Amino acid sequence: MNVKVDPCAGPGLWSIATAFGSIVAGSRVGGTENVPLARAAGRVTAAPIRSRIPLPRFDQSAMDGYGLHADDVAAGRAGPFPVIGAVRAGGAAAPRLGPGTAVRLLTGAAIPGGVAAVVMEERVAASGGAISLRARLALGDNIRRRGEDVVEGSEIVPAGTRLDARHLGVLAASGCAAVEVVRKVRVGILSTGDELADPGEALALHAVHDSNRPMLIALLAGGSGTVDDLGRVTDDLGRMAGFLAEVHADYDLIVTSGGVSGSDADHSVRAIDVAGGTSRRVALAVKPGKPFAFGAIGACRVVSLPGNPVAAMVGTLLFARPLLDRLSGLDARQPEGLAAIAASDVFHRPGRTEFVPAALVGRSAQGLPLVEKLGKGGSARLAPLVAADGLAVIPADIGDIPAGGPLVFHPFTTDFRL
Ligand SMILES: Nc1nc2c(c(=O)[nH]1)N[C@H]1C(S)=C(S)[C@@H](COP(=O)(O)OP(=O)(O)OC[C@H]3O[C@@H](n4cnc5c(N)ncnc54)[C@H](O)[C@@H]3O)O[C@H]1N2
Ligand code: MOO
Repeated sequence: MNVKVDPCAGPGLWSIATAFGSIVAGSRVGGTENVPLARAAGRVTAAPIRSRIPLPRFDQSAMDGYGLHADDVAAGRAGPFPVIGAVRAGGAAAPRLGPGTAVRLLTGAAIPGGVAAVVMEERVAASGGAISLRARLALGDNIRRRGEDVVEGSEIVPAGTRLDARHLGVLAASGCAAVEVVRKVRVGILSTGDELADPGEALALHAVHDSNRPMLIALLAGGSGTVDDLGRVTDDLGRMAGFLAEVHADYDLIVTSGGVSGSDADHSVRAIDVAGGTSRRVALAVKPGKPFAFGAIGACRVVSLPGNPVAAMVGTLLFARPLLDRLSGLDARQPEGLAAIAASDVFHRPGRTEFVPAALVGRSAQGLPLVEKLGKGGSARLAPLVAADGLAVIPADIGDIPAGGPLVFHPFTTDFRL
C-alpha cells in the first residue's frame, strides 16, 4: 500500500528537541531593578529572597478560645478555671498564667507565658467568669509556633522566580516592601509583506489584514517583558535591513513574521545579515511552523517566524516565548503536556510533529482527558483556536490516530499561559 507522507517533510528537518536546545539558549539580560511589591507581579527575581523575620513572629493563638496552663493540660483537668484576663490580636500579652486559671485568647493573640494549649470557645462551658472543658485538650493544641511557617533568615523565594500572588503574599508577610528583579526584556514585533494592511485600514485588492502582529504582541506581553509594536515593512531587502540596523540596539529580542521560507520575495533572513548580524534558517519537523530562522544583530536576538498565522503562533509558543523566558532569567522548559485520548479519528501524514487545536470533551474510561480535534488543521486557519482548550500533538513518526488512541495534549492555560 502507498503510505501518504507529509509533502513538506524530508531529510534534514530539525526535531523540536534539537531546535529548542539551539534556539532557547543564552543567558538572562544584564541589569536589575528594585520594584515595590505592588508592581512586582509577573517580574522575575534577580536573587534569592530571605525573610528577616520568623513567621509567625511570636507564638500565637490559632482560635478564639481560652489558654490553659501546662500543668492542667498535662494532668487532663477539666476545670472549672477562672478566666483572669483577655488578649486579642495585636493586644498586649497578659501576665504569666498560673495553674488552675484560664485566659481568654482571640485568634492571632500572643500566647501568654505559662499557656500550653488553647481550647476553642465552642468546646467549653462558661459560667460565672469561669470555664470548664467539654472535650480533651493536648499540649500545643491550637497554638501557632514562632517560625513554624518560615524560619528567620531562610529563603522564601528563589532567584529566577516569576512572581505571582503566592510569592507576593509571603513576601509581604515577611515585611519585604520591594524586590530586586531582572530588568524587563525589551521585545519588538515586526511584520513583513507587501500584502499586509492593519485592521481598520482599507484593503487593496488581494491584501490581507496583519493578524500576526497583534497576536504576537499579546503572546509575548506579560510581566517580564515590554513589547513594542515595530509595525510593518514591505518585501524589500534594503528597507528591512535598514530598519533592523536602525532599531536593533533598543531591543533584546526582535520577532518577525513572514518572508522566511526562502523564495525570491522572502528577505527576513538575509536582511539580518545585511544589517550586520547573523541568522540561521532551519526547517523544523513541526506542522505548522516548518520554516524558521534565529540569529542576532549585536546583542539583539532575532527570531524569524513563518507568515502563516497558526505557524507563527506555534513557533512563538514552542520557541520564541521560551527564549523570552530564558532572557528574563527563568528556567525555560518544554511543556510535557498531558497524556490524553483522541475522541475521534485524527488524520496525520508522518513526517512532522503536528499541533492541532483541540477541545476537552470529557474523560476516557481510564480517566484520561478526551480531546476532540477542531477544524481541518492547516497553518492559515485561525478560527478553530477560539473554541479550543489547547493543542493536541501528533508525533512526527506515526500516521493516523484512531478514536481511542493516545496523544499528548497541551492545555493553553497551563502549558502556554494563555
Ligand atoms: N514552495 C514552498 N512554498 C512554501 C513552503 C515550502 O516549503 N515550499 N512552505 C510553506 C509553509 S509551511 C509556510 S509556513 C509558509 C511560510 O512562508 P513565509 O514565512 O515565507 O511567509 P510569507 O510567504 O511571507 O507568508 C505566508 C502566508 O502568510 C501570510 N502572512 C504573512 N504575514 C502575515 C501577517 N502578519 N498576518 C497575516 N498573514 C500573514 C501571507 O499573506 C501568506 O499567505 O510558506 C509556505 N510556502
Ligand atoms: O509550516 Mo507551514 O506552517 O506547515 O504552513
